[in-house]
Amino acid sequence: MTLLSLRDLSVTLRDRPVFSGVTLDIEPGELVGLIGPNGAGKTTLMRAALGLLPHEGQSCLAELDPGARARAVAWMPQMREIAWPVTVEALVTLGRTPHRARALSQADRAAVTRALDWMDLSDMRNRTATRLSGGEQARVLIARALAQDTPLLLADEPVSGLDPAHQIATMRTFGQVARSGRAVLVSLHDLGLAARHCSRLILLGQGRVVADGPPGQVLTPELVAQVFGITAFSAATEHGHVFQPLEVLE
Ligand SMILES: Nc1ncnc2c1ncn2[C@@H]1O[C@H](COP(=O)(O)OP(=O)(O)OP(=O)(O)O)[C@@H](O)[C@H]1O
Repeated sequence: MTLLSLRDLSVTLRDRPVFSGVTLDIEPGELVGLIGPNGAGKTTLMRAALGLLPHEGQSCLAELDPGARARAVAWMPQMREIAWPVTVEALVTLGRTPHRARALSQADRAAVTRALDWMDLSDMRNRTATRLSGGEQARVLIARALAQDTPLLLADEPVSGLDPAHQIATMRTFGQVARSGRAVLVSLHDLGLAARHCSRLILLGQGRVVADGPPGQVLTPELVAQVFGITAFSAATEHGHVFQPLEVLE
């Protein structure tokens, strides 16, 4: 069952086309990295796919009513403001809102506990979320999205601001979520993490999808030079695909 289907999706903001003609499907089992330079349209593409922005073309998610959409997809936006001084556990429990009746069920509690464990937050469950560091708050918001326990997770730069251990652990968690028969679409600036952990990369640039495929086919020297204006070391290794940006092209 296809979890995200976009057909000829285009977005124009203030008379300026951001991207056009995006057609793609995301299937269970995929951890997909959405990459591209600043302003390429990654956030706009995810928001349009969710039906949060006016667009042309079709997104299967945008067509759902809000309740069905909240059970089909979890969304972690780039803005990470936590407004209320609630506990970490209370905030993560909000992820269960689309599923729960008045009282928390055992399944709700299990999903919250699993999400807290996944994001290494079990020891912080009683801390006040607004008093955590920026990276810790990001992990709480990822945990809230994971607790929603949806077939598809969309996350906009979820690992920026996390320390290396938590970046790797979060990407591994996303991989685990995907392998459990769900799918994750995550925008990333760290091409090393994208290359190493994603099963597929979608490269946005110049108002369109420039490439879509396994990391080794997308992060080629030609495409990396054309879209990012850099050179890089790129190799398939026993640790997966290793990618390290090297120089800015003149
Ligand atoms: N509300 C808006 N009105 C007009 N233009 C907008 C609006 N929101 C975004 N844009 C423009 O759309 C383009 C794509 O922005 P978007 O935030 O989707 O890029 P991005 O790839 O996510 O960038 P970044 O990597 O910097 O987060 C940018 O040129 C941006 O200025």
